[in-house]
Amino acid sequence: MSDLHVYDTTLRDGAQQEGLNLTASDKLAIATHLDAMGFGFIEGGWPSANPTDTEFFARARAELTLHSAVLAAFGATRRAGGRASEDPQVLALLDAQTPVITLVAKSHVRHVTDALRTTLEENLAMIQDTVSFLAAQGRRVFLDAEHFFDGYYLDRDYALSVVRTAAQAGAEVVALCDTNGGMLPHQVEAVVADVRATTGARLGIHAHNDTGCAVANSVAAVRAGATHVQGTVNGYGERTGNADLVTTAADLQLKLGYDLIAPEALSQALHLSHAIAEVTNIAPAGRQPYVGASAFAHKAGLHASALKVDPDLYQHIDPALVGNSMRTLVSDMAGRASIELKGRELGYDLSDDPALLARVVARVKELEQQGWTFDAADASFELLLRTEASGEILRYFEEESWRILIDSASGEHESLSEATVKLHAAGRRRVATGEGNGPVNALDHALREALADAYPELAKFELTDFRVRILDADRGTDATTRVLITTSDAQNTWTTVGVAPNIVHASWVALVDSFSYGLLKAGVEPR
Ligand SMILES: CC(=O)SCCNC(=O)CCNC(=O)[C@H](O)C(C)(C)COP(=O)(O)OP(=O)(O)OC[C@H]1O[C@@H](n2cnc3c(N)ncnc32)[C@H](O)[C@@H]1OP(=O)(O)O
Ligand SMILES: CC(=O)C(=O)O
Repeated sequence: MSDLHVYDTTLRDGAQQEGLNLTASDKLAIATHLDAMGFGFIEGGWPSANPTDTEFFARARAELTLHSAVLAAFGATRRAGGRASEDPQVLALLDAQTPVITLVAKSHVRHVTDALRTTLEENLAMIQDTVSFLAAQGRRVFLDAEHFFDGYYLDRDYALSVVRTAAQAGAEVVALCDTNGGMLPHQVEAVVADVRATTGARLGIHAHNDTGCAVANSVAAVRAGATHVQGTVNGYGERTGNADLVTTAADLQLKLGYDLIAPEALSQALHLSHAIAEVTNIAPAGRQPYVGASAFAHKAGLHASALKVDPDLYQHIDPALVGNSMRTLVSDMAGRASIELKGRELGYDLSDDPALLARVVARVKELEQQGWTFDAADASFELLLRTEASGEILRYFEEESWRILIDSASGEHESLSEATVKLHAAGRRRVATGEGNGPVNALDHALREALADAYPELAKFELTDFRVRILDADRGTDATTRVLITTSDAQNTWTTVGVAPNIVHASWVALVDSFSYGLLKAGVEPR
């Protein structure tokens, strides 16, 4: 393993993200995931700043077993004019009983004089006193030099004196912080190289993403000699976030050859990102580098035709290295190769049927022109593929008719709907009604009721998402509507699409596809 530190601050700076709130139990769960990933340091929070963080450190001592990571407590240097040994906030850092304490300190002259309202000398004394006091208590001390880059450009000598003071007082690492996130990679690289050459201190980087360069700035700092990289999983953090540590670590390991994380752990990167997103309750970003659902999804036909020969031709790495996988998207940009690859993904070998491939391409393009979208609805695509391959539509029932009644007397907030469906299945005609808090809900209930004894498997299906898009909105009430329905059973989730001028009709089409696909995958034959 390399001596480059990977320092995670998801639980501290990540938690500074708008809308992200973690309980102490959430923090313990996230810490366990971070440890499994093999990150070297986990910053748990600021003891004494709030009851949750105080509870986290108390419970971490009793409940958290870390296998490779070291826990860090975060806090500030002592207050101006006092003594570190008597400062309650500094003493609370000791009480957290972590092997590492990371102190934030001012390194920008205006922050010292205007925000802290003290002298430049006293700020250095606060750093010297706090670092040496904590080091003397046997703690490893890291120092986050806040606003370092802006401070360096305003007054280089003072910024450097902060680094020297901290290092001489016993700070093992001085992390240079781009607190306002305004730097670009060439600036970070130049400043880190200068500070490294001038002070000889062990340097770290803490980058925010306000210029969209947090990861690039972190990589630039490492190239210039920083040996400690801070960040957060999924780039959570104040304003536009911090450097995404999953991306940063993957870049450093897979592109620059640092031996940071065991390959087996790196191959769990997608799992880590999603497991933590589950705890934070923030939907994973589909276009996140390396681990996003779209990171290795290919839409263009020409890409697919090359990928069919060799995936390396359109992918920067093997997705398996980070636990991701290649996907082919079917749309009006697909060609025969896209359909062949998608077929392979779905378990169909279409390689020896060029006529079928051409037919499916033509059908997809025709339907997409009418408003269908298959890249978001794999299940409907698979049904289409089967229809084109067999020449027969898979039907679990014969539709006779359906109709909807909306009860206008049911009040403003509960538009109760009633649906009646008439169909033939398992050898007999069925008529069923269902009620729901909207027409689609009512149709869903009526269809299930009509098919309940013919297909008891339907009881396991649950509609989990319903999305509507008006496609040519400029046509007003005459517009075409597209509906996407996502359905789950205990094992799988699938999405189907329906398009029609009428939202209820579009929903019916997507609903019927959803039931057909689910039954097909459950191995049920039409009855
Ligand atoms: C760049 C970063 O993101 S660093 C991390 C920042 N994180 C947080 O602020 C989250 C946790 N913070 C908190 O819960 C609270 O702000 C606390 C508990 C730390 C302090 O709360 P309060 O005592 O009510 O003070 P408040 O938040 O208004 O101001 C912070 C005080 O710390 C002082 N301070 C700021 N930076 C430092 C520093 N590096 N060293 C010493 N004191 C500092 C400020 O000057 C201010 O002092 P004042 O009360 O004399 O004006
Ligand atoms: C320390 C920190 O979080 C920052 O400077 O952004």
